[in-house]
Amino acid sequence: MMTAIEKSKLRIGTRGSPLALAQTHQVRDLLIAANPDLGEPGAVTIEVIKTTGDAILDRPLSELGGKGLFTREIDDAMLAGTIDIAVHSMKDVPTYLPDGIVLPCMLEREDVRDAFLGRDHARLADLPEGSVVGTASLRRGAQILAMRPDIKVISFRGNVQTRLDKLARGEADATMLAIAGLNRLGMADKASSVLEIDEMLPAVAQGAVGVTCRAGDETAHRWLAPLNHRATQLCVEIERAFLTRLDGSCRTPIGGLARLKRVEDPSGTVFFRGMIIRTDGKVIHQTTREGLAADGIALGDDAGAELLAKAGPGFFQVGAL
Ligand SMILES: NCc1[nH]cc(CCC(=O)O)c1CC(=O)O
Repeated sequence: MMTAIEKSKLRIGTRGSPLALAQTHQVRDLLIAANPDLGEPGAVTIEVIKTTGDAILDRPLSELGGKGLFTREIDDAMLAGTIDIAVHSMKDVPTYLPDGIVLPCMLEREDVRDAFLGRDHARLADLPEGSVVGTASLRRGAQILAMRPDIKVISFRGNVQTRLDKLARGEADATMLAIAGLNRLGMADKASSVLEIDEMLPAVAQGAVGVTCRAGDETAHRWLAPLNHRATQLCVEIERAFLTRLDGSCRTPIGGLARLKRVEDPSGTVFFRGMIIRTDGKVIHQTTREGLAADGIALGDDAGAELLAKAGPGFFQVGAL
C-alpha cells in the first residue's frame, strides 16, 4: 500500500518565469491525461527553483560565462531527489547533461521562428537609420547587424514581460523574441512581424520543450514515454550534435535548424541548415545538409565540423552584448 502511494507522486521542477510555468503546466496536464495513475488530486506537484540565470539580471548573458545557467540548480535538485522530472526550454539545456540525468522526452515543437516587436515600426526593414534594437541574444544581434549595419544593438535581459516593459518605456525602438514563447504565453499579438528562416536562422532547439529525469527512474520514464514527439526529438538531436561540435550554447552566435521533409515520417529525409556569425554581423559561414534521419546525428556533427574549419580559431570571441 505504502509503495503504491509513493509511486503515484511526481514532483516537477521548473524555473519560475511565466514562460517556464506555462510550459510546466502543459507538461503536467499532458502527463495526467496520458497516465491515469497520476489523476489523483495532488499526485503531481510543481517545485519552482531559482537558477543563476534568473538571479543575475544586471549583466549580459554572454558575460556570465559557463553553461547551464538556467539548468544547474534544477539538475542538483533532481540528483538530490527533491524533484523527479524537470521541464526546460531545450534552447537553454547544455549539450552535455550531468551524469545520472537523461532527457527522454520532448513535446511537439512550436513555431521555430523569431518575432520582431517594434514600438513604431512593424518590420526590421522599416526602422529608421540608427534605430536601437534590444536583445539578449548574440545570434539575433549579429543577424540584425548583417541586414542593417546602421542599427545599434543593445543588451536586453529579463523575461518576456520585462523586455516588453523596456520596449514600452522607450529603452529601445524594437526587440526580438522567439514566437514560441509568445505563443505559449498567449501573447502572440505582441509580435509586429515574423522573420522567416532565411532572414533569421533560429537558435538550436528554439521552440522545443524537453523533460529530464533521473537515468534510473523507470516510473518517470514510463510516465513520460507517451509524451515524446519523435520528430521533434530527432530534429533537436541533430541540431544539438551540430552545437556540440561547435562547442556552443544559447549564448553564442550560432543558428541551426533541422526539419523533416515530411513531419509524419521521422525515418525519412531530413534537411539541416547551420550558421555561425561574427557578433558584428560582418562574417557569416553557412552550410546545408540533406540526408536520412537515421544518419541525422552524424549529419549535424559533420555540418558543425565544416563550419568550425571554415571559421578557424578565435572566431567565437564574446562580443559587445
Ligand atoms: N534564452 C531564453 C529563452 N529560452 C527559450 C525562449 C523562448 C521559447 C523557445 O525558444 O522555446 C527564450 C526567450 C526567447 O528567446 O525569446
